[in-house]
Amino acid sequence: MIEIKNIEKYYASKGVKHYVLRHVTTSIKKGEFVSIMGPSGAGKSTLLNILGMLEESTYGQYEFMGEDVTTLSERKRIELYRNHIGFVFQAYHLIDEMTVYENIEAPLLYKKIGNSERKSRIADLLDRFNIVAKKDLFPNQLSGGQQQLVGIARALAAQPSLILADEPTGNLQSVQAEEIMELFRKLNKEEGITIIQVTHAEKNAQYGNRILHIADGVVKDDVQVG
Ligand SMILES: Nc1ncnc2c1ncn2[C@@H]1O[C@H](COP(=O)(O)OP(=O)(O)OP(=O)(O)O)[C@@H](O)[C@H]1O
Repeated sequence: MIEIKNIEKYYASKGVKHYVLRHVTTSIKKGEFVSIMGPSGAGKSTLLNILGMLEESTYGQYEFMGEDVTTLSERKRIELYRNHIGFVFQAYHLIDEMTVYENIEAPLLYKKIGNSERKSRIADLLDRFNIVAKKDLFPNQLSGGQQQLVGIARALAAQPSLILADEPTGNLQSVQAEEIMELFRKLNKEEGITIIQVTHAEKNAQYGNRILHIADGVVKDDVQVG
């Protein structure tokens, strides 16, 4: 699904290059559940954002589902993202002025999914995540765990084959965090959705099948777990 070769990313300031990622080469197969771990500032979020096409690398090759991402037009890249990727953020990134229902609906409107199909997908997600009663509430009327469920429901609405999650449980209590990780395990095992998460918690990484350790922008270790 993902092939990256020699990915490099730096920021130049006053003529000096500050490297965030160096020579990152790896491949991720469909159906994997990968955790990216490493110290603060190691380049984890940068790597995830590059994989999610939210950022570009300075050098290197990136092939996503057979498409060469680095040479794609902006329009094609957005299309590829919308068709295949769901992003889940630590701080949820829900739209405050929209209800739960409208937040989940937003990516379906971008994708121009018809009215009845939209209604049925949203009803299904609300039901599955046990948040039917919350559908007309606004994000600030929900607990953190409930907001993250909405964030995941929104990411799943477009039926992605890949979920990218940046510290998805970073703002949650441990019970809520476990619920979210169980949900990820289920999506991966039962629906075959590929998952790549950034996490600081070893416990969260154990839900997946592989851990990529990054330090100073370099992949130090790539281990299978479970
Ligand atoms: N726009 C930017 N300009 C300059 N430096 C940046 C920019 N964005 C990120 N960096 C630097 O890139 C490095 C890696 O950042 P990144 O967010 O990928 O780390 P991380 O491993 O996810 O850290 P954390 O666990 O703290 O979230 C950091 O040193 C950061 O300061």
